[in-house]
Amino acid sequence: MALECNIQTRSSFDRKHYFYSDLPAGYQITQQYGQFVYRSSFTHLTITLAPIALGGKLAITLPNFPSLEVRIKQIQLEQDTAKSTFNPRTRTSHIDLNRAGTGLMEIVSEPDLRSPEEAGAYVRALQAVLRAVGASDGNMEQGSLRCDVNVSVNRVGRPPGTRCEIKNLNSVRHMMAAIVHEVSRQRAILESAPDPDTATVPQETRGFDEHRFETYKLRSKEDAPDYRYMPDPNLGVLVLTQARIQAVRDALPELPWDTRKRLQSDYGLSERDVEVLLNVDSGREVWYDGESRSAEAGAVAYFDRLCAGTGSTRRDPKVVVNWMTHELLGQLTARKETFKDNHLSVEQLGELIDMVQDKIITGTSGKMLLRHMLGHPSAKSTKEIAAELQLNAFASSSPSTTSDDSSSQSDALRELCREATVALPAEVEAFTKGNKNVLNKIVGRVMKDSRGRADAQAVRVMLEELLQ
Ligand SMILES: Nc1ncnc2c1ncn2[C@@H]1O[C@H](COP(=O)(O)OP(=O)(O)OP(=O)(O)O)[C@@H](O)[C@H]1O
Repeated sequence: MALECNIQTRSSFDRKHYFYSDLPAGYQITQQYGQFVYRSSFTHLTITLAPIALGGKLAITLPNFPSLEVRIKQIQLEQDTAKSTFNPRTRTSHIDLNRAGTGLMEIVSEPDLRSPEEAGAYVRALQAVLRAVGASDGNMEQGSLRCDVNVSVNRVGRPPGTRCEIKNLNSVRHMMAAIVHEVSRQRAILESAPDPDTATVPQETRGFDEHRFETYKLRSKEDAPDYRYMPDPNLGVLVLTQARIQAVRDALPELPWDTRKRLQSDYGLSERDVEVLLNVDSGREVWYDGESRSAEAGAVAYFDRLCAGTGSTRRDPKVVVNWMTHELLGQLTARKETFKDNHLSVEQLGELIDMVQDKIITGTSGKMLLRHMLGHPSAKSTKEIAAELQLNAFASSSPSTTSDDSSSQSDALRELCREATVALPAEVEAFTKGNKNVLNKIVGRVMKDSRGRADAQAVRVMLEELLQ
């Protein structure tokens, strides 16, 4: 539905046979053949059944190019195969059967893509849609999203050439590299032929060597197995009622192109920040249960709630996006985690942002606090945790105008400044002789001693006062 396909109310399953170590049953259940033949002594009935969805489209955008619409030919349900990895050193294959037999959705596009860049943009756009609807976490490294790419070359104005299919690409980067290599390989074949005008590229299925960044032949068309398709005798026709289809349609979440527009117009975010937010793998799972849908919050919803703030005070979207993309995502990546692993509630991160904005803690302390909170999950409020860690910033205002608490903090900061001047006599002397740059070193010392709790500007002013 998100790809605007025609959902088929009746679809059926076939068996595709081949013998290979990644397929323990010797056949794969798929939806390609699409024909159901019923024979009895009285009837010979052939019903043509389709895969679960036919004909759709997905718009993609590339910087400085008009948007391009890629047609979707069909979407079929099938069984996944095992994962095989070849170790060239020991010349052995390892077969991981864990995913063999689990459900897989294959999305087949029409040949509408003209460059590696367009193919990359298409996969990224598809990934965003799949994540938005909760169909997949879209993680290519872990294999939850993989692609096969068909490449052909032709002379300008001539029909498309013979295609070669490159199987099982597990990153956008590898897919783009595979296309680049394949185009030059096919061009070389055509250009070196005695009669380039009539020459053709042999149709092949190829693999991609991740170390050499080259494609290699797996099999030619002649070696293509005879799949001996037959309707799966154990599985009936998959019937979807109009009511069910409508219920799912009504429950469709906001789709990436709408989210993109909303984030830009409502919050004024830059294109880059929008892309980062949209591409966060939030591991959201959506379950369609009759007519109701429950979804765990994704990164965009988390951002929306952070911006909404508490009560009537909204938070500045630019400040929020900075904390989310640079600090939160950055620190999660440093911990080798993703947004899925984030256990900080919107309230906790929101409070942290507010504390930094209100200068209750310094930015440096805020980052430290975030790191601590990610490493020590707790249901406590951020204020409580900051107090436990004694992270509250030293107040820097003059004692006469502030409360007792902040005046004692201000005294503590003054004390730290005094200690630094005692510890760095040479620098103090240089400063009094007119070397103003040396003040940075004394400020640095105070910042270090305060464990990031002091505001650098306030320290500078206080030191200047002290040294005059
Ligand atoms: N001349 C061409 N050049 C490049 N791509 C093409 C060309 N003709 C068809 N394609 C693309 O090739 C793909 C064929 O996919 P399809 O799954 O139907 O074939 P298949 O070889 O049976 O695949 P599989 O073995 O993975 O099931 C489609 O995505 C289609 O757009």
